[in-house]
Amino acid sequence: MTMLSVEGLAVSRGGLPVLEGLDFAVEAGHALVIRGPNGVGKTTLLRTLAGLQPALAGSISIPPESMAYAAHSDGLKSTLSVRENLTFWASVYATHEIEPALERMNLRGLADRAAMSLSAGQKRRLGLARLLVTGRPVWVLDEPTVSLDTASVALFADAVRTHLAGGGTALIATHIDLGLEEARVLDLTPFKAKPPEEGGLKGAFDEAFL
Ligand SMILES: Nc1ncnc2c1ncn2[C@@H]1O[C@H](COP(=O)(O)OP(=O)(O)OP(=O)(O)O)[C@@H](O)[C@H]1O
Repeated sequence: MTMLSVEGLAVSRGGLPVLEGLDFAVEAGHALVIRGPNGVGKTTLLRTLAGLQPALAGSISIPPESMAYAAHSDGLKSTLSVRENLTFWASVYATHEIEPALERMNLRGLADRAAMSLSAGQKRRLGLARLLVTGRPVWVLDEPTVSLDTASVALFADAVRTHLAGGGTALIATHIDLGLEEARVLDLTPFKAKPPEEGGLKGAFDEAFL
């Protein structure tokens, strides 16, 4: 069953096209790993899919409300504890169970610590635990393993596997191999928007890619 499909999608940054002509579909139970060199447009694509910025052209088959987006700034409330953060998100998403998320991301021992006192990797684990309480079927993840140690990467990969086994889907921009058998790789390099041949936009275009 196709869970997400994208047709003729073009995305932009700073008003200029970054990627164009994107067509792909992701089935329930499968993941799509988004690859490409720095600056190619991975973050821009994921932000567009998650509804944080408008597409320049094309269509996305499901609404942002079906997706849970996680990026570098995870929207953590710094003065709230780990448990309070998850309880807050569980109420926002009208789900209840935070204990499995605490367990899955190895956060039980940190449950009463304020989010601001966590290390970078621990904050990242809390951000990923948030995904688990959203109850949303499509995870859209921008470099989810940054700051994670090997053990935490393995915990994260397991959480993704469980999500996929439950019929979910994940789109993941990452430079590392997560060892996910259910994942297909999409390299964005061929979809780079062509720079304008000439004219006033050219200078602005070059500037946007510096
Ligand atoms: N605020 C901005 N205004 C204009 N252009 C921007 C802005 N932010 C980023 N860009 C440009 O948009 C392009 C796409 O950036 P994006 O962050 O999507 O790339 P990325 O593939 O996620 O890169 P990385 O692997 O380094 O995270 C880049 O060339 C970048 O320089």
